Amino acid sequence: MTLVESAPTSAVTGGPSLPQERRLVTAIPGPKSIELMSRKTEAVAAGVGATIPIFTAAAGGGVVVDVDSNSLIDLGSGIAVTGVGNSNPRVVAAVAEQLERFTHTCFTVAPYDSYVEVAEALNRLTPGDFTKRSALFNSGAEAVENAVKIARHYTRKQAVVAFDHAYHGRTNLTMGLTAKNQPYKNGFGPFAPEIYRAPLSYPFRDGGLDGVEAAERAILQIEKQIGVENLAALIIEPIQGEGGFIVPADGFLPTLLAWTRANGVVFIADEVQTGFGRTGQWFASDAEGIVPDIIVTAKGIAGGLPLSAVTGRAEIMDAAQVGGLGGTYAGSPIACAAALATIDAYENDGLIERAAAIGEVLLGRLNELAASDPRIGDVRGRGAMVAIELVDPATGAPDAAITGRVAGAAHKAGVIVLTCGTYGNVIRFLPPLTIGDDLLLEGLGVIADVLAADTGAVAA
Ligand SMILES: Cc1ncc(COP(=O)(O)O)c(CNCCCC(=O)O)c1O
Repeated sequence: MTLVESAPTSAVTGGPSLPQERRLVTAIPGPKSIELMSRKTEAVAAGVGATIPIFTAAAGGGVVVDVDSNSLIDLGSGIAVTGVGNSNPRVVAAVAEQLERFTHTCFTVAPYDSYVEVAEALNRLTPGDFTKRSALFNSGAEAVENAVKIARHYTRKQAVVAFDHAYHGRTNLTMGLTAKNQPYKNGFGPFAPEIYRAPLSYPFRDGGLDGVEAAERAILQIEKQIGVENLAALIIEPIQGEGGFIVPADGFLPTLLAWTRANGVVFIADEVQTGFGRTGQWFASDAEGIVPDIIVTAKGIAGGLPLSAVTGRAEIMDAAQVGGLGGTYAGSPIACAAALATIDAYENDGLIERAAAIGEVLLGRLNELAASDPRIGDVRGRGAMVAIELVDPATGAPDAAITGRVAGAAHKAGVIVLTCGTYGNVIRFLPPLTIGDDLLLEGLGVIADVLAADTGAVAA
């Protein structure tokens, strides 16, 4: 792509008013990003990485503008967070108003209505027509930790089973629940006890098992290696995120759920990445026809502000003693204001329907590519959560090398795209639900061009 004349020099503000274009004024990264990156190296712990070496000046709609005035197509949404768009006007207005009133009291010290309103909304919107309760936290991992605390307290049992390829966070317990060693777990042990792993339904790689067969395989292993009498909870992502956007075969989740119901095991759906419209429904559980006992949400919940939630059956959620749940910033008033505005946007701006429409565009275009490129072994996902798994055409083996090259070349061409997968060979597409079709298709066109240009030779 040729460089264009520099962008407007006025202060760049975010939101949908940003020019919705891919615009390269400098190479990626530009000089200001390079300078900031050297400062980052000197000031920030090395373990805090950066997928794309640019520094952000503004974002909105379907673009991120960097400090060198490059405008990049955003197919990452800050890892499935800014579904309603960066600096969504509803969110900006609600947060500004809250900031003027008060910034923090600690809900477990001096409560405030917005926390209750968020809980009421979550209880209404999540699957299940039974009485529910919610508790709010800051991060997805913190919510997962508390979902497990609650399930253990309710069942008086300790064991928890997670699945192959799972990702649940970076805290000690959630690292234990997470499957992939590098970069998430290596060197950070020992991990919490009483965490076990079961095989997942991975249709592209598990040899044609249908959903029921895959579930029965997992259940047998759980019964023989853990024992139902010890098992407090089963936690699973309805569509795995960091593990590679793995959509289980039909029947897998309902079979697991039925088994948990019959055996006094709490079924926890981790919808941190799949929740809040991302898959074209409010929650991925909806499409799977399952009603979890507990659902964990975060990411898309508050338009980019840090908020997470545990929502579940009242009898389970109320099991913990008073004072057993909380945290200084848990359900902060700023994040709750953002969440109420975000939920308003989902409900009134057609964004969930938009996610489903984006899914049609993504699946259509990526399946077109796959039809003529055997390096694309699988195209999968739902709504604005779709991925391609890249393989060696001769053997079907995961190909992490081409995955890295394609993502890197896309970044340099002005498209923010993320990879994932246990084998590092999945390119995922997580656009903001506010992206236009033209920009989305332009971003996919860049991926197509980069794939076509990749001859396997590693650039010198
Ligand atoms: C299903 C699922 N559960 C839990 C989490 C954890 O959510 P936190 O808000 O990052 O703690 C995630 C976060 N996924 C992206 C993390 C990326 C990174 O840390 O580099 C998730 O996807």
